[in-house]
Amino acid sequence: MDKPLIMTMGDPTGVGPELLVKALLEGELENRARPLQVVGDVGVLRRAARVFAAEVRAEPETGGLQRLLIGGRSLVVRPVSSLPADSLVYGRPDATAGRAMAAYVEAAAQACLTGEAAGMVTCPINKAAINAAGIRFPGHTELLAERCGVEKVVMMLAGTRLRVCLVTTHLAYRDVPGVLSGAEILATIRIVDHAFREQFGLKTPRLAVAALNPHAGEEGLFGDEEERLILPAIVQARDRGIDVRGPFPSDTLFHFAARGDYDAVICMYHDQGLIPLKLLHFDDAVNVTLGLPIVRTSVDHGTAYDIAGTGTASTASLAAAIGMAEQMSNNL
Ligand SMILES: NC(=O)C1=CN([C@@H]2O[C@H](COP(=O)(O)OP(=O)(O)OC[C@H]3O[C@@H](n4cnc5c(N)ncnc54)[C@H](O)[C@@H]3O)[C@@H](O)[C@H]2O)C=CC1
Ligand SMILES: NCC(=O)COP(=O)(O)O
Repeated sequence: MDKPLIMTMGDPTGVGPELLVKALLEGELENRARPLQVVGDVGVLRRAARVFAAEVRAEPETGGLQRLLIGGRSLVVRPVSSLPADSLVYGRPDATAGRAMAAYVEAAAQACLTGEAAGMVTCPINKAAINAAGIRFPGHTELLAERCGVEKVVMMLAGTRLRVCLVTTHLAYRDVPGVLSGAEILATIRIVDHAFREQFGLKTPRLAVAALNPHAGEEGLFGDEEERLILPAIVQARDRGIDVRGPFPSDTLFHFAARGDYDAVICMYHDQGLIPLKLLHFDDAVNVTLGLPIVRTSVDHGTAYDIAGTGTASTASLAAAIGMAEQMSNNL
Protein backbone atom coordinates (compact mmCIF):
# COMPACT_ATOMS: atom_id res chain seq x y z
CA MET A 1 0.00 0.00 0.00
CA ASP A 2 1.12 3.58 -0.62
CA LYS A 3 2.81 5.23 2.31
CA PRO A 4 0.47 7.66 4.10
CA LEU A 5 0.75 11.37 4.56
CA ILE A 6 0.50 12.28 8.21
CA MET A 7 -1.44 15.32 9.34
CA THR A 8 -0.71 16.72 12.77
CA MET A 9 -3.69 17.99 14.77
CA GLY A 10 -1.96 21.15 16.04
CA ASP A 11 -3.01 23.10 19.12
CA PRO A 12 -5.95 21.27 20.74
CA THR A 13 -7.37 24.66 21.75
CA GLY A 14 -7.08 26.19 18.27
CA VAL A 15 -8.78 25.53 14.93
CA GLY A 16 -6.58 22.55 13.92
CA PRO A 17 -8.86 19.74 15.20
CA GLU A 18 -12.03 21.22 13.73
CA LEU A 19 -10.31 21.94 10.41
CA LEU A 20 -9.42 18.25 10.12
CA VAL A 21 -13.00 17.23 10.94
CA LYS A 22 -14.47 19.86 8.63
CA ALA A 23 -12.20 18.82 5.75
CA LEU A 24 -13.23 15.20 6.39
CA LEU A 25 -16.95 16.06 6.39
CA GLU A 26 -16.51 18.11 3.21
CA GLY A 27 -15.03 15.02 1.52
CA GLU A 28 -11.69 16.78 1.14
CA LEU A 29 -9.75 13.87 2.68
CA GLU A 30 -11.24 11.19 0.42
CA ASN A 31 -9.92 9.84 -2.90
CA ARG A 32 -6.52 11.39 -2.31
CA ALA A 33 -3.29 10.31 -4.01
CA ARG A 34 -2.19 8.77 -0.71
CA PRO A 35 -3.92 7.54 2.41
CA LEU A 36 -4.10 10.15 5.16
CA GLN A 37 -3.64 9.71 8.89
CA VAL A 38 -3.99 12.16 11.75
CA VAL A 39 -1.53 12.26 14.62
CA GLY A 40 -3.41 13.67 17.56
CA ASP A 41 -5.97 13.05 20.26
CA VAL A 42 -9.16 11.05 19.83
CA GLY A 43 -11.04 12.90 22.59
CA VAL A 44 -10.19 16.28 21.08
CA LEU A 45 -11.29 15.13 17.62
CA ARG A 46 -14.56 13.86 19.11
CA ARG A 47 -15.09 17.28 20.66
CA ALA A 48 -14.35 18.93 17.29
CA ALA A 49 -16.97 16.67 15.65
CA ARG A 50 -19.57 18.07 18.06
CA VAL A 51 -18.97 21.54 16.55
CA PHE A 52 -20.56 20.15 13.36
CA ALA A 53 -23.12 17.98 15.19
CA ALA A 54 -21.50 14.96 13.54
CA GLU A 55 -21.90 11.50 15.07
CA VAL A 56 -18.71 9.65 15.95
CA ARG A 57 -18.16 5.89 16.11
CA ALA A 58 -14.84 4.21 16.87
CA GLU A 59 -13.81 1.08 14.99
CA PRO A 60 -10.92 -1.26 15.73
CA GLU A 61 -7.77 -0.76 13.68
CA THR A 62 -4.39 -2.48 13.80
CA GLY A 63 -0.90 -1.14 14.49
CA GLY A 64 -1.70 1.23 17.36
CA LEU A 65 -4.09 3.18 15.14
CA GLN A 66 -7.72 4.03 15.74
CA ARG A 67 -10.41 4.49 13.12
CA LEU A 68 -13.08 7.09 13.76
CA LEU A 69 -16.24 7.24 11.69
CA ILE A 70 -17.27 10.89 11.83
CA GLY A 71 -20.54 11.72 10.12
CA GLY A 72 -20.12 8.41 8.29
CA ARG A 73 -16.66 9.28 6.95
CA SER A 74 -13.55 7.44 8.00
CA LEU A 75 -10.52 9.01 9.69
CA VAL A 76 -7.47 7.01 10.77
CA VAL A 77 -5.86 8.41 13.92
CA ARG A 78 -2.55 7.75 15.63
CA PRO A 79 -3.36 8.68 19.21
CA VAL A 80 -0.41 10.42 20.85
CA SER A 81 -2.16 12.19 23.74
CA SER A 82 -5.24 11.68 25.92
CA LEU A 83 -6.04 15.21 27.00
CA PRO A 84 -9.11 16.06 29.10
CA ALA A 85 -10.88 17.32 26.00
CA ASP A 86 -13.98 18.68 27.67
CA SER A 87 -12.05 20.89 30.07
CA LEU A 88 -9.83 22.46 27.38
CA VAL A 89 -10.65 26.11 26.77
CA TYR A 90 -10.32 27.47 23.25
CA GLY A 91 -7.41 29.87 23.08
CA ARG A 92 -5.99 28.83 26.43
CA PRO A 93 -3.36 26.17 25.80
CA ASP A 94 -1.43 25.20 28.92
CA ALA A 95 1.94 23.45 29.14
CA THR A 96 0.27 20.02 28.89
CA ALA A 97 -1.38 21.01 25.63
CA GLY A 98 1.96 22.51 24.53
CA ARG A 99 3.71 19.20 25.21
CA ALA A 100 1.01 17.34 23.27
CA MET A 101 1.14 19.58 20.18
CA ALA A 102 4.93 19.22 20.04
CA ALA A 103 4.58 15.43 20.48
CA TYR A 104 2.33 15.25 17.38
CA VAL A 105 5.03 17.00 15.35
CA GLU A 106 7.77 14.75 16.74
CA ALA A 107 5.76 11.59 16.01
CA ALA A 108 5.00 12.66 12.44
CA ALA A 109 8.63 13.64 11.79
CA GLN A 110 9.80 10.31 13.15
CA ALA A 111 7.42 8.42 10.88
CA CYS A 112 8.77 10.37 7.90
CA LEU A 113 12.41 9.85 8.89
CA THR A 114 11.97 6.09 9.28
CA GLY A 115 10.31 5.94 5.87
CA GLU A 116 6.98 4.83 7.32
CA ALA A 117 5.22 7.97 6.06
CA ALA A 118 5.61 9.85 2.77
CA GLY A 119 5.37 13.29 4.34
CA MET A 120 3.70 15.45 6.94
CA VAL A 121 1.13 18.25 6.84
CA THR A 122 0.89 20.34 9.98
CA CYS A 123 -1.95 22.23 11.62
CA PRO A 124 -1.00 25.30 13.66
CA ILE A 125 0.65 25.15 17.05
CA ASN A 126 1.05 27.83 19.69
CA LYS A 127 4.73 28.64 19.97
CA ALA A 128 4.42 30.10 23.47
CA ALA A 129 2.71 26.91 24.72
CA ILE A 130 5.40 24.55 23.42
CA ASN A 131 8.01 26.77 25.05
CA ALA A 132 6.01 26.74 28.30
CA ALA A 133 6.32 22.94 28.09
CA GLY A 134 10.11 23.30 27.94
CA ILE A 135 10.40 22.66 24.19
CA ARG A 136 12.63 25.52 23.20
CA PHE A 137 11.76 26.11 19.57
CA PRO A 138 10.10 29.13 17.97
CA GLY A 139 8.17 27.01 15.46
CA HIS A 140 7.83 23.80 13.45
CA THR A 141 10.46 24.98 10.97
CA GLU A 142 13.28 25.20 13.48
CA LEU A 143 12.19 22.11 15.42
CA LEU A 144 12.07 19.99 12.27
CA ALA A 145 15.46 21.27 11.07
CA GLU A 146 16.99 20.20 14.36
CA ARG A 147 15.25 16.80 14.47
CA CYS A 148 16.27 16.10 10.87
CA GLY A 149 19.88 17.12 11.57
CA VAL A 150 19.86 19.95 9.02
CA GLU A 151 21.63 23.22 9.77
CA LYS A 152 19.74 25.48 7.37
CA VAL A 153 16.20 25.20 6.03
CA VAL A 154 14.00 27.79 4.34
CA MET A 155 10.43 28.74 5.18
CA MET A 156 8.49 29.26 1.96
CA LEU A 157 4.90 30.44 1.74
CA ALA A 158 3.41 29.65 -1.60
CA GLY A 159 0.28 30.72 -3.40
CA THR A 160 -0.57 30.36 -7.07
CA ARG A 161 0.44 33.97 -7.80
CA LEU A 162 3.25 34.56 -5.32
CA ARG A 163 5.87 32.55 -3.45
CA VAL A 164 7.99 34.10 -0.71
CA CYS A 165 11.07 32.47 0.86
CA LEU A 166 12.50 33.85 4.09
CA VAL A 167 16.16 34.33 4.99
CA THR A 168 15.24 34.86 8.66
CA THR A 169 12.12 33.49 10.35
CA HIS A 170 11.02 33.83 13.96
CA LEU A 171 12.94 36.60 15.64
CA ALA A 172 12.40 40.14 16.82
CA TYR A 173 12.41 42.70 14.03
CA ARG A 174 15.15 44.66 15.81
CA ASP A 175 17.42 41.59 15.61
CA VAL A 176 17.06 41.08 11.84
CA PRO A 177 19.95 43.27 10.60
CA GLY A 178 22.34 41.65 13.09
CA VAL A 179 21.43 38.13 12.03
CA LEU A 180 21.50 38.75 8.27
CA SER A 181 24.72 37.70 6.61
CA GLY A 182 25.93 37.12 3.08
CA ALA A 183 26.33 33.43 3.90
CA GLU A 184 22.71 33.12 5.11
CA ILE A 185 21.38 34.92 2.05
CA LEU A 186 23.45 32.78 -0.32
CA ALA A 187 22.44 29.58 1.50
CA THR A 188 18.76 30.57 1.23
CA ILE A 189 19.05 31.25 -2.50
CA ARG A 190 20.78 27.91 -3.07
CA ILE A 191 18.21 25.90 -1.06
CA VAL A 192 15.32 27.56 -2.91
CA ASP A 193 16.91 27.05 -6.32
CA HIS A 194 17.68 23.40 -5.56
CA ALA A 195 14.20 22.67 -4.15
CA PHE A 196 12.45 24.28 -7.13
CA ARG A 197 14.50 22.17 -9.54
CA GLU A 198 14.27 18.89 -7.63
CA GLN A 199 10.89 19.03 -5.92
CA PHE A 200 8.81 21.38 -8.05
CA GLY A 201 10.10 20.50 -11.51
CA LEU A 202 11.24 24.00 -12.55
CA LYS A 203 14.25 23.74 -14.89
CA THR A 204 15.57 27.26 -14.27
CA PRO A 205 13.82 28.94 -11.36
CA ARG A 206 13.68 32.73 -11.70
CA LEU A 207 14.43 34.21 -8.31
CA ALA A 208 14.34 37.82 -7.11
CA VAL A 209 15.83 39.15 -3.90
CA ALA A 210 14.14 41.88 -1.88
CA ALA A 211 16.19 44.70 -0.39
CA LEU A 212 16.08 45.26 3.35
CA ASN A 213 15.93 49.05 3.29
CA PRO A 214 13.69 51.59 1.53
CA HIS A 215 14.69 52.16 -2.10
CA ALA A 216 17.22 49.34 -1.73
CA GLY A 217 19.26 51.61 0.53
CA GLU A 218 19.31 54.64 -1.83
CA GLU A 219 23.04 54.23 -2.54
CA GLY A 220 23.84 53.81 1.13
CA LEU A 221 21.80 56.76 2.35
CA PHE A 222 19.30 54.48 4.16
CA GLY A 223 21.50 51.53 5.05
CA ASP A 224 24.28 49.47 3.56
CA GLU A 225 23.01 45.87 3.82
CA GLU A 226 22.23 45.85 0.10
CA GLU A 227 25.79 46.66 -1.00
CA ARG A 228 27.54 44.87 1.86
CA LEU A 229 25.53 41.62 2.17
CA ILE A 230 22.78 41.10 -0.37
CA LEU A 231 24.47 42.03 -3.65
CA PRO A 232 27.63 39.94 -2.99
CA ALA A 233 25.43 36.92 -2.18
CA ILE A 234 23.50 37.41 -5.43
CA VAL A 235 26.75 37.68 -7.41
CA GLN A 236 28.03 34.45 -5.86
CA ALA A 237 24.76 32.68 -6.61
CA ARG A 238 24.81 33.88 -10.21
CA ASP A 239 28.40 32.61 -10.52
CA ARG A 240 26.97 29.20 -9.59
CA GLY A 241 24.52 29.38 -12.47
CA ILE A 242 21.44 30.44 -10.50
CA ASP A 243 19.03 32.85 -12.21
CA VAL A 244 18.69 35.32 -9.35
CA ARG A 245 18.37 39.11 -9.52
CA GLY A 246 18.24 42.04 -7.14
CA PRO A 247 18.32 43.45 -4.59
CA PHE A 248 15.08 45.17 -5.60
CA PRO A 249 13.14 47.72 -3.55
CA SER A 250 10.53 45.61 -1.86
CA ASP A 251 7.69 48.13 -2.23
CA THR A 252 7.50 47.35 -5.96
CA LEU A 253 9.08 43.89 -6.23
CA PHE A 254 6.04 41.90 -5.05
CA HIS A 255 3.87 43.48 -7.74
CA PHE A 256 6.23 42.24 -10.45
CA ALA A 257 6.58 38.81 -8.87
CA ALA A 258 2.78 38.44 -8.56
CA ARG A 259 2.30 39.27 -12.24
CA GLY A 260 4.62 36.39 -13.09
CA ASP A 261 8.08 37.91 -13.60
CA TYR A 262 9.65 35.65 -10.93
CA ASP A 263 9.00 32.20 -9.48
CA ALA A 264 9.83 33.32 -5.95
CA VAL A 265 10.97 36.29 -3.92
CA ILE A 266 13.74 35.84 -1.37
CA CYS A 267 12.78 38.02 1.60
CA MET A 268 14.95 39.23 4.45
CA TYR A 269 12.42 38.78 7.25
CA HIS A 270 9.06 37.22 8.12
CA ASP A 271 6.60 40.07 7.65
CA GLN A 272 8.34 41.46 4.56
CA GLY A 273 7.23 38.32 2.73
CA LEU A 274 4.09 37.36 4.58
CA ILE A 275 2.27 40.68 4.28
CA PRO A 276 2.09 40.65 0.46
CA LEU A 277 1.59 36.88 0.45
CA LYS A 278 -1.43 37.01 2.76
CA LEU A 279 -2.84 40.04 0.98
CA LEU A 280 -3.08 37.89 -2.15
CA HIS A 281 -3.51 34.44 -0.63
CA PHE A 282 -5.06 34.76 2.84
CA ASP A 283 -7.15 31.61 2.38
CA ASP A 284 -5.19 29.29 0.23
CA ALA A 285 -1.42 29.67 0.67
CA VAL A 286 0.78 26.81 1.88
CA ASN A 287 3.74 26.95 4.21
CA VAL A 288 6.51 24.60 3.04
CA THR A 289 9.85 23.85 4.67
CA LEU A 290 12.53 23.63 1.99
CA GLY A 291 15.85 21.89 2.62
CA LEU A 292 14.55 19.08 4.84
CA PRO A 293 15.16 15.42 3.98
CA ILE A 294 11.40 14.89 4.49
CA VAL A 295 8.28 16.49 3.03
CA ARG A 296 6.62 19.01 5.32
CA THR A 297 3.84 21.37 4.34
CA SER A 298 1.47 23.32 6.55
CA VAL A 299 -1.51 25.60 6.59
CA ASP A 300 -0.41 29.22 6.17
CA HIS A 301 -2.37 30.47 9.16
CA GLY A 302 -2.26 30.24 12.93
CA THR A 303 -4.53 28.89 15.64
CA ALA A 304 -7.26 31.49 14.93
CA TYR A 305 -8.44 31.58 18.55
CA ASP A 306 -11.06 34.23 17.82
CA ILE A 307 -13.04 31.69 15.74
CA ALA A 308 -11.90 28.37 17.27
CA GLY A 309 -14.85 26.17 18.19
CA THR A 310 -17.25 27.92 15.77
CA GLY A 311 -16.63 25.69 12.75
CA THR A 312 -16.22 28.73 10.49
CA ALA A 313 -12.47 28.47 9.78
CA SER A 314 -11.70 27.89 6.11
CA THR A 315 -10.18 24.55 5.10
CA ALA A 316 -8.74 25.95 1.86
CA SER A 317 -5.18 26.27 3.12
CA LEU A 318 -5.29 22.78 4.64
CA ALA A 319 -6.53 21.34 1.34
CA ALA A 320 -3.78 23.18 -0.56
CA ALA A 321 -1.16 21.95 1.94
CA ILE A 322 -2.27 18.34 1.47
CA GLY A 323 -2.18 18.77 -2.30
CA MET A 324 1.32 20.19 -2.22
CA ALA A 325 2.58 17.42 0.08
CA GLU A 326 1.17 14.85 -2.35
CA GLN A 327 2.92 16.54 -5.25
CA MET A 328 6.24 16.81 -3.37
CA SER A 329 6.13 13.23 -2.08
CA ASN A 330 5.68 11.96 -5.63
CA ASN A 331 8.94 13.70 -6.56
CA LEU A 332 10.97 12.15 -3.73
N1 LIG B 1 2.33 27.02 11.42
C1 LIG B 1 1.97 27.38 12.64
O1 LIG B 1 2.00 26.57 13.56
C2 LIG B 1 1.55 28.79 12.91
C3 LIG B 1 1.17 29.12 14.18
N2 LIG B 1 0.80 30.40 14.47
C4 LIG B 1 0.39 30.66 15.85
O2 LIG B 1 -1.01 30.97 15.86
C5 LIG B 1 -1.27 31.85 16.97
C6 LIG B 1 -2.17 32.98 16.53
O3 LIG B 1 -1.52 33.74 15.53
P1 LIG B 1 -2.16 34.99 14.78
O4 LIG B 1 -1.04 35.88 14.44
O5 LIG B 1 -3.30 35.51 15.56
O6 LIG B 1 -2.66 34.44 13.37
P2 LIG B 1 -3.91 33.58 12.96
O7 LIG B 1 -3.63 33.12 11.57
O8 LIG B 1 -4.19 32.52 13.96
O9 LIG B 1 -5.17 34.57 12.96
C7 LIG B 1 -5.19 35.83 12.30
C8 LIG B 1 -6.61 36.14 11.80
O10 LIG B 1 -6.89 35.29 10.70
C9 LIG B 1 -8.06 34.52 10.91
N3 LIG B 1 -7.88 33.17 10.39
C10 LIG B 1 -6.79 32.38 10.58
N4 LIG B 1 -6.98 31.19 9.98
C11 LIG B 1 -8.19 31.23 9.40
C12 LIG B 1 -8.97 30.28 8.64
N5 LIG B 1 -8.52 29.04 8.36
N6 LIG B 1 -10.20 30.65 8.21
C13 LIG B 1 -10.67 31.89 8.49
N7 LIG B 1 -10.00 32.83 9.20
C14 LIG B 1 -8.77 32.49 9.66
C15 LIG B 1 -8.22 34.47 12.43
O11 LIG B 1 -9.56 34.21 12.81
C16 LIG B 1 -7.68 35.83 12.84
O12 LIG B 1 -8.71 36.79 12.76
C17 LIG B 1 0.10 32.28 17.51
O13 LIG B 1 0.36 31.54 18.68
C18 LIG B 1 1.08 31.87 16.43
O14 LIG B 1 2.33 31.50 16.93
C19 LIG B 1 0.76 31.38 13.52
C20 LIG B 1 1.12 31.08 12.23
C21 LIG B 1 1.54 29.77 11.83
N1 LIG C 1 3.70 32.68 9.96
C1 LIG C 1 4.25 31.45 9.56
C2 LIG C 1 4.77 30.71 10.70
O1 LIG C 1 4.93 31.25 11.76
C3 LIG C 1 5.07 29.30 10.48
O2 LIG C 1 5.76 28.76 11.55
P1 LIG C 1 6.18 27.23 11.58
O3 LIG C 1 5.71 26.58 10.34
O4 LIG C 1 7.67 27.25 11.71
O5 LIG C 1 5.55 26.72 12.82
